[in-house]
Amino acid sequence: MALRVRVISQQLCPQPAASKSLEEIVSAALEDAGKYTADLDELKAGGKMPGSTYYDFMQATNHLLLVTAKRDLVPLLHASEQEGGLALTKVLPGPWDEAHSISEKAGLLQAVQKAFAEGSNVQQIAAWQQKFGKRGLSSNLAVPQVVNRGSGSQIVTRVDTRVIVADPDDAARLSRIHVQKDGQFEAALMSSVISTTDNTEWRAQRKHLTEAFLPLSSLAQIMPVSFARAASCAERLMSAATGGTPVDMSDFKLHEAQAQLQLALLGLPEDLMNSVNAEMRSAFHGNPGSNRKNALADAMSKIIASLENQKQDLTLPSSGCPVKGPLSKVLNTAELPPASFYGNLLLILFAGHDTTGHTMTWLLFELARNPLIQSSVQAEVDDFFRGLDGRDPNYQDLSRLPLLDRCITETLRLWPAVANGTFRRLQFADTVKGADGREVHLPKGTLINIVNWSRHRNPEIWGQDANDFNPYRNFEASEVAHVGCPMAAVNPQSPRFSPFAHSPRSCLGRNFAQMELRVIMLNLLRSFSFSLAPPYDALYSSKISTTDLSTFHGVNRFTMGPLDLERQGSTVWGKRPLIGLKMIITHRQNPGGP
Ligand code: HEM
Repeated sequence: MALRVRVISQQLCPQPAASKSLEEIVSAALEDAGKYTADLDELKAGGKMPGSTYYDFMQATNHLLLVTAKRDLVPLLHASEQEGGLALTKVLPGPWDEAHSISEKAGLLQAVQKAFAEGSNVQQIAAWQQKFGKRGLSSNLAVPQVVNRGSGSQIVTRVDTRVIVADPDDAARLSRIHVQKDGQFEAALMSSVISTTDNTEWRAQRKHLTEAFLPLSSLAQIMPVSFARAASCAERLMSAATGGTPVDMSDFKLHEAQAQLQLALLGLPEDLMNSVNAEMRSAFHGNPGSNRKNALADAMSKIIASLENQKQDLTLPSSGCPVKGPLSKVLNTAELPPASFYGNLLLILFAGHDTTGHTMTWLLFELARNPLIQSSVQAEVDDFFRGLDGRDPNYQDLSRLPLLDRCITETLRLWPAVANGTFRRLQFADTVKGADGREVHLPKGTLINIVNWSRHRNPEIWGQDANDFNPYRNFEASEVAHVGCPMAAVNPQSPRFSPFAHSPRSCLGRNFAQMELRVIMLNLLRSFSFSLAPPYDALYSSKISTTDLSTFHGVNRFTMGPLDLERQGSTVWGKRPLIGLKMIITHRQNPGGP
């Protein structure tokens, strides 16, 4: 680790940052790296909760470690060549076709790391599919990368080839059969349900956590908490938008998704949620200027203390009384090793809000760009509330929103919050389609990435309007969710569409996400109309590309949010885009009126 930090700094940052010398930056990063590694080792060995998280650590080191220096990559490349780690580049197309010298190969490894760090890896893949593949966005590619497995001092870093799977039939088949994860999330999330590479451990964790997310017996019971929060968030938006002030709806939606998670699903007190919400999200996103050291780890300790305090009050459907904080209850009773408990809590605090927050922001973005569709959804929302005759909706009522269902489905297609899809390791030898469509053999252990982005935007499978927001498109029945119905637990999916990944290792929180999305959107669309504020108003009629980063695009760092057109971060290896979306909010004076 020490060598890596030093060399990156020397090669990528010949000029030290203005306020600190290069040596100071490197020595601070080294100190943080050492502490973080020791913390994780202590967690695994003795159960002590760490003083920092992966996100705190990344922020403290200004994302320095995300791009490796060329001279450190060369020995990794040689080792990989000897072990056969690059063999698949000979049988599948990809950028390696043009990399001949060792320096060009190391340059490509850096380009992949930089795209991950900037949040543009899925656009990079789509551009490479079009350049090197013969089957457009259906092309499967071979892309060598620097990969990690393990956590703390056990972390192993090597160069290996990841097969990018974009052919719809290959994607569905491989993700359904090969449920084993590839290990790259372990560095941040330890042995949590999303990251564990041990399939038996995954099944046991998943089985235990599932009860919290059962639609009719758990979620329907916490919907009143969810609805009350959504109703109060409309008031919060009203005051933020007073006098026509533009509101950053990305920040607003992320805040509300975090509030829903903490209040409804975790059953935490509102004052705790209010005190940690903004700072936690800032650490997750690595926003500059808000870097109180280890802010996220501090918030986690407060949350853990609160879970401990209210242990007796938390309930599940199987408790036989009204459900309260079901996700906290399953976390508390899972009897997980401390590293899995910590990993799951961190995972839930991140994935449990960021995904849903971004999905709502993208939906508002598209409704603003398509005012006729916005009016039609508002009409449906007005009818919905009229039908309730003054009472609050219950979970089953959510089944009566067919256009909102389609708008959410279309948003999950066009702007998949988890644009990366899923990263797996083949449990036995299998095949994918090669450049000419014929099957190519992949050995056991091959790393695969089943990407959502290019499959969801592939014109050959969605039609020529694949890049447009069209909720009226011809979805297959299996692609639209059945929220509020007995079929609510079924994962919306098809070979061409997998916003929550394909079953069985699909999103555990999707039913909660689907409920809160509707509950929040109902309250906001009932009271307000949304349009784009400057400078986003330039995007009203612009086409949005799947590959071109010179125009407005999504920023994908585990989850994909909208590019902030006004702010960006700066790091040792270059500019680091941030997330944001300003909108003008207009109060609807007479919703549903004549
Ligand atoms: C629109 C919102 C959401 C989307 C699009 C989404 C998408 C996904 C995707 C694609 C995966 C698979 C990732 C991978 O294999 O690496 C996943 C896994 C997961 N998600 Fe979500 N998610 C959403 C909301 C949520 C929420 C609200 C929660 C929790 C409250 C949650 C918890 C999880 C968990 C625990 C897993 C791991 C499941 C496993 O490996 O068995 N997600 N999600």
